[in-house]
Amino acid sequence: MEIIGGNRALRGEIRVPGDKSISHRSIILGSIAEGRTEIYNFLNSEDTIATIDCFRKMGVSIEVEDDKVVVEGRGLKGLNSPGSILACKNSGTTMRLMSGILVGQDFSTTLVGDDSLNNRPMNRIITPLRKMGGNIEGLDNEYPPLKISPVQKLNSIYYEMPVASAQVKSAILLASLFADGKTIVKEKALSRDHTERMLKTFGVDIYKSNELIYLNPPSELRGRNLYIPGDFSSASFFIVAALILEGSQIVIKDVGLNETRIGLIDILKKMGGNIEISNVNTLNNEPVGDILVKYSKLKGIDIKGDEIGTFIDEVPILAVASAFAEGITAIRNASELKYKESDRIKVMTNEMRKMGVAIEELKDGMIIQGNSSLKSAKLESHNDHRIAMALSIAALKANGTSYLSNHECINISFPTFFDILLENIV
Ligand SMILES: O=C(O)C1=C[C@@H](OP(=O)(O)O)[C@@H](O)[C@H](O)C1
Ligand SMILES: C=C(OP(=O)(O)O)C(=O)O
Repeated sequence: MEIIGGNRALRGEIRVPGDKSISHRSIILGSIAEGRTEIYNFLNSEDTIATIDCFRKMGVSIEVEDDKVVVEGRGLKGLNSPGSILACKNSGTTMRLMSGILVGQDFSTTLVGDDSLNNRPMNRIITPLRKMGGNIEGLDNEYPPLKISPVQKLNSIYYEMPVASAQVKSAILLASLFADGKTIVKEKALSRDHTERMLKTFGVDIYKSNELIYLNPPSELRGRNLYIPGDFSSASFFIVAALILEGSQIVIKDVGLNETRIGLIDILKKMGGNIEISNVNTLNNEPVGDILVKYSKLKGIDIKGDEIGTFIDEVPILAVASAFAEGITAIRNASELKYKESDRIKVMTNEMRKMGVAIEELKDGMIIQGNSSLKSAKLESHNDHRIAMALSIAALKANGTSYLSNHECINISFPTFFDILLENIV
């Protein structure tokens, strides 16, 4: 796809589709609840459809009409054997969270991914789920396919997480719904807490105290209606675009503002970004509000520490913002980026270099020299949706027309990305 650079600006009021993490969780919890769950502003994308297809294969009736989804829950133990493999496609969230549910079922399942997911680490969930008594095996104890077989019972655990990962935390919490007592999870660092919030919304006794998360297994979850906020990770591409494109001003309406997700706002504000939040409400236990962003002169920043978990998916677009900041930006403690849909450290380093950015790859991050003037280039998404979108925004600032191959992977999380961009770019 061609992307024309030059003197462009972003102006207008936009909405981004529903949050991907919350959309996955709404299908998972709706499927194991008693009764009907109606979901509004659902993200209809390849990743969330993978989750829907898996639960449909296990006998759950799920009707999708645009962004409204109706799930007829089958209860904690009411899923059927899928009969054949469950295809998680490109979605780590689908595979890791669903494993937590499947170790508690009375039938065997095999979970497979696409080429990217089949190379992502699974030992991080295999270890705690086995500690709970689950029967789960991976290739070399590490990679998909995952084979899960029924067990007599699951036991509760106290687990100190060795990695900061919401998917691992969620797999344990979901398995603990089927365990014989109170499970306690200690997080290594703060990670997104949508599972905890939604379990509470479905009536589960779950609470946090002094860095520990406690869950008492329920006898049932009750179906309910959910409204999904706009995806902050999708909004982040437009936030950065507005900051770096001179003359820009945009408002993004009804975006999820959960503090475990919006670390990028703090970072960009420290870099000098003009960002204002307003109209904050709480919907189904999740904060939602509007974000106003104006073009700003940014300055480089040194980023390290545990809070990286609150903007891990936004590092590719943060790297783009850094290329236009005055001075040097260093991003460290981000080694988790190597285990995403692509090695996002290596890929961003190589692709931004093609545009002339002075950028150095570190083992756990990157160092970016700012004030760059970008040249147009032949860019490659590596079939990673967040790389495709980050590079598209960077290409808008280049001195000519860039070419991005394999841009279709944006359908994984944000199928309307280019439509919204084209409607609001001047
Ligand atoms: O729980 C989730 O919905 C997610 C957790 C994060 O992954 P990790 O748990 O591997 O950090 C994030 O990168 C991913 O996009 C979605
Ligand atoms: C890492 C991501 O998702 P997942 O782990 O679900 O594939 C992402 O959306 O950036």
